[in-house]
Order: sequence, then structure tokens, then C-alpha cells
Amino acid sequence: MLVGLGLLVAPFILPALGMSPDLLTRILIWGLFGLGFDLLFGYTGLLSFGQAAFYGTGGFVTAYLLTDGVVPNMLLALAIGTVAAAAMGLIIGYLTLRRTGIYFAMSTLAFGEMFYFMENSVFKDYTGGENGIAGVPPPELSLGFIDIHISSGWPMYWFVAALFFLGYLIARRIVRSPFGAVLKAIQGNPKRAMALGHSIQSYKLIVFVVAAAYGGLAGGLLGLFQSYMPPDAFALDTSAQLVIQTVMGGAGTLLGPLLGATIWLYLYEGLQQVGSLGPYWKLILGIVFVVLVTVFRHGVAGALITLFRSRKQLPGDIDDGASTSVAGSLDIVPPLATTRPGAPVLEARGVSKHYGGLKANSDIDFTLREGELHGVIGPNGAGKSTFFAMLAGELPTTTGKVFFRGQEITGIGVTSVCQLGMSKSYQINQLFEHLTVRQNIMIPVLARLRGRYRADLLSNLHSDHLDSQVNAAIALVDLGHQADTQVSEMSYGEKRRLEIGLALATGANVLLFDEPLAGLGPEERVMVVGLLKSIRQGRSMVIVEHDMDAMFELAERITVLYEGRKLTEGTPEEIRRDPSVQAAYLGGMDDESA
Ligand SMILES: Nc1ncnc2c1ncn2[C@@H]1O[C@H](COP(=O)(O)OP(=O)(O)OP(=O)(O)O)[C@@H](O)[C@H]1O
Repeated sequence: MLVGLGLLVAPFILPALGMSPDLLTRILIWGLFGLGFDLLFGYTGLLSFGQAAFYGTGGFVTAYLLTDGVVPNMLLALAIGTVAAAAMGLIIGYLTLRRTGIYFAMSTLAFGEMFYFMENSVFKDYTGGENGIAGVPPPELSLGFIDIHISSGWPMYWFVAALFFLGYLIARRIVRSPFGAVLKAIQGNPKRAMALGHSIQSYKLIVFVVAAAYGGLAGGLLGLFQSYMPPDAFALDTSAQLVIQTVMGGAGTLLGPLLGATIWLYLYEGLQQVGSLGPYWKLILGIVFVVLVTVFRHGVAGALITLFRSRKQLPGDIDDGASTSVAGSLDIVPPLATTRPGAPVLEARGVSKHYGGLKANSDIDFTLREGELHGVIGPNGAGKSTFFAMLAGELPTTTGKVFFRGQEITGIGVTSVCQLGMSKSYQINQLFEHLTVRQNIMIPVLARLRGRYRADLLSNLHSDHLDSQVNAAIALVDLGHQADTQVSEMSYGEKRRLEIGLALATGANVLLFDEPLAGLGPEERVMVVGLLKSIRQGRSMVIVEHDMDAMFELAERITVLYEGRKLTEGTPEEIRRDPSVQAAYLGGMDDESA
């Protein structure tokens, strides 16, 4: 284990570079703080500017308990501080995670500032206000038969290094768990992760709590290390420094925050000692940050990992242990016992969607029957995609209801619809571009095997069953030769097949395909038509498509939409001969019928 080895040898090498044990300990505390933040930001894509709230909470609770003698046991006080920070994480996460992007970042910043204010006002009797808490007793480890005093200097380094290592192992485990795989999907494309059956809000909330717990533990250690809990632990500067260090070191690598802290704190301390620099040391620090972030897009750790992998030809860490040899057939969600061939599977009754005065869909009735392949056609702007989005639970209806196997699904949301056994592929690819084909396919398979949410943070990602399901789905869309290729490097045609593969891998037996042939060349088109035919067994499908030849070749029934309404429905032959359909496509229907 390189990290463990690094922690062991650091005290023998780094002092030669002028690093004191205190500096190394401080770096480790920031590194521990950063492990949680990296799970939140680097792996899940949630940029929080309020992590100081948890650092401060853990720090002040631990310092208060020890200083006032309420809890004399150091490890217990640290644990209580960590839990208090996690509890705060639960509350703040619940409130802030309703928003995304910049709104989420700004809400966390606002909460961080609120905590800073409260520390200095409401809670100042406990936190010491602007004086902080002085006289935090030196840590003592009580092992029953012996009490170990952890004095400052190297003993403190070893104590913090042991906790950092433990924190690192847990974070690494989380990253490599099924839970961690879903976090990466959320980072890449949260909407698709949701549509593939994952309750992403639950995942986000739990990772927010975990990050808060790491912050709380780091804050607690800060007080022990300095024998003093400083009031600025809660300050915005603390949150900003954490972001800077993580970005500079490399987000999404776990070691990035530690490397970032090493560079930042080393220069921070070192540059101030160069007397001739005067106040310019800050400028130099800023320049170093800009240069590192510009040169290394994924931070220093990202660059090192890329170098290491290209030398050793290693795959990404999510695939460690993935078995390519385990193959099986893809499980399909079993239809309810009451279903029989030809029975209605999916029904829309009087469905409408209005955008202000625009009627994108008006009063549409539609029935997909068990085992049927039903086409939906219509000229551009006829309302096909809108209708599809309502069938899949992505869009609420303005009026009307949607039923799936007799159960009303109007408004239950896309995640629940997917978990019931209906999935959709998109007109514009909605893939996890930063992941490989295998990692992409794993996301819907995980939703199928684990349900909408499971807190299996410390479990193994791979099992024979998971691997066999992933391999079977990859084989179905004929991407076996690309299984470990990153999606962003694939051709458009391959991406289109993966788009279909994601819907298939959910195990859904009702599939909605929105223009699966869009943008394909003649050869790729033949391939995808063949694919759609080959996966029909045991499934019912609705396909929206502009390619009429393909539609007439594939579909058993066709519904025609025109100007948001259902124009007609029938067999391909009936539709082909229907004059109103021809008129609609030529754009002259209204004139003719007038
Ligand atoms: N979010 C929205 N807000 C306002 N209008 C919308 C929205 N989504 C769709 N529309 C409008 O609803 C109508 C139907 O659009 P929709 O995309 O469903 O048609 P379509 O048949 O899928 O078209 P295409 O074949 O070009 O994809 C269009 O006039 C479109 O501009």
C-alpha cells in the first residue's frame, strides 16, 4: 500500500526539505478533511463552499467536551464531535441538496457563514467566541492497562497519520463500492442516473453526511494538535482553502487533497520566511496555484495517476476485480403474473401537455400491448418527444393519466417508473462520458440489483451476478471489444448502441426508444435495426422514429401524432395508405381537409 508506505517514510525524508513534524501533522489534518470533500466534490460533483461548518462543529464540540471535562476520554470526544458534524451535515444537506450547481454552492456558503456568525454570538459561551477554546488537554490514549500520552511533535504525527490512514482506507472502500459507482454516475450525468432507477437525492445526502463527518474528525484533531480550537475554523477562508487544495492536488483521486495541502502549506510557510519577498509571498502562492491548475487539468495527483497508468497499462479503479469471463443472459424484470400476451401494458388516457398557450400534446389516448412493438411517428414538432417524456415519468402531465400494467404512474417520477420495469433511451445520447462502456452499463444493472437506493458504502462492487449481467448487456449491444474504452473516445454509432444498452441493462421489459436511428450512417442504421429486432423477445417497445422505412419494417402498430394530437393509429400498411398521414407529412393536411 503506497499510501501507508508514504506515511511511514515521510518522517525520514521530508524533514530534509525543511518540513517539521508540526507541518506534516497539519497537512494530514487537511488531507483528512479533504478526503470527505473529495468524495463530495471530486466523485459526486457537488461543490460545497460550506465545509468549514463541519470542521468547526467537530472541532468545537470535541474541544469543549475535553476542556470542560464533560467527556475526558479523547477518542470518545472525537467520536462525538464527528457525529455532531455528521448530524449537522444531515440537516444542511437536506436543505441545500434541493438545488444544484451554483445555487447549491451558494447555499452551502450561506450556511457556512451562518455557522461562523453563530459561533461568535449564540454559542459563544461554548466556543469562546472570537477567542476560541484554549487549553484543550493533550491527547491521551487509554488502552485499559496503559495510558499513552501523545505529546506534540512526532508522536502527534503518528497519531494523526494512523487516523488519516484509516480515513483513507474507508474513503477508498466507498469509492470502490456499488455506492461509489453510483456517485460517479451522478457526477457524470445526474439526470440519466435518476432515469436508470437510482434515487440520487439519497446518495447525495449520504455522501454529504460522510463528507461532514470527515470534516468533523479533522476539526477535532486540529484542536488536539494545537491545544487550542481557533475561531477561524468556521471561517469562509477555511472552506475556500479546502477547495483550492483539492483542485490543485487533483479532485476525484482521494490523494489530491493531501498533495494539494502539502504544496499549499509548504509554500505558505516557506514563502513567508523568505524575508526579501515581503507581502509578495501571497502573489507567488497565487501564481503557483494558477500554473498548477492550468498545466494539470486533473491536478497533480491526476497527472501522476495518468503517468503511472500509462506506464503500467492499468485500467481505472472502478473496474478493479471486474470479471470479463463471467457471462450469462440478461435478466428481465418479470412481468406481473396477471399479464398475458396482448394485454395492455402501458396506457395513456387523455394526456395533455401545455406550455403556457402552446399545446405540445392534447388529449392523447394510447395503448401499448404486451409483446408489441408500437411506433410513434409525426412531423417535426408534432409532440412526440413530449409525449414520450410523459410516458416515461420525466414530465408531469398537464391533464390526463398514465397507467403501467394497470397501476397509475402519473407523477411518480422517472426513477420509480424505471424500478417498475420501464426504461427509455434518448434522442440525444445521455451517457456517462467520463466512464467506460462497462462502467456505464454497470449503473443500470446496479439499480436493477440493488433497488433505488442502498447504503452499501463498504461492500464489494463486483459479484459474479453483477459481472454476468453487465457482460450480457454489453454483448447484446455488441460492444464487447470496447468494454473498457472511455465513452468520450467512441464513435457516434457506438454511443448510440450504448444508449440503447443502458435502457436494456435496467432489465426493463417495457422500453421506450426516442429516435434510436437519429444521426446514424447507413451501415450503423442496419446494425441498430438488427439490434432492435434481436431484443424483442420478452419485451414490449415503443419507438419514436423519423426513418419511415425502419418504422414500417419494425412496428406492428403505428400511432401518428400531428400538431400535438393523435391523428390516427393502425398497422403499418394502414398508416402507409392513410391520406391524412400523407397530407400531414406533406404539410398540407389542413388545406386538404378544409
Ligand atoms: N420545455 C418546453 N417548453 C416550451 N415548449 C416546448 C418545450 N418542449 C417542447 N416544446 C414545444 O412543444 C412542441 C412539441 O415538441 P416535441 O419536441 O415534443 O416535438 P417532436 O415531435 O418530438 O419534434 P422532433 O421530431 O423535431 O423532435 C414544439 O412546438 C416544441 O417547441
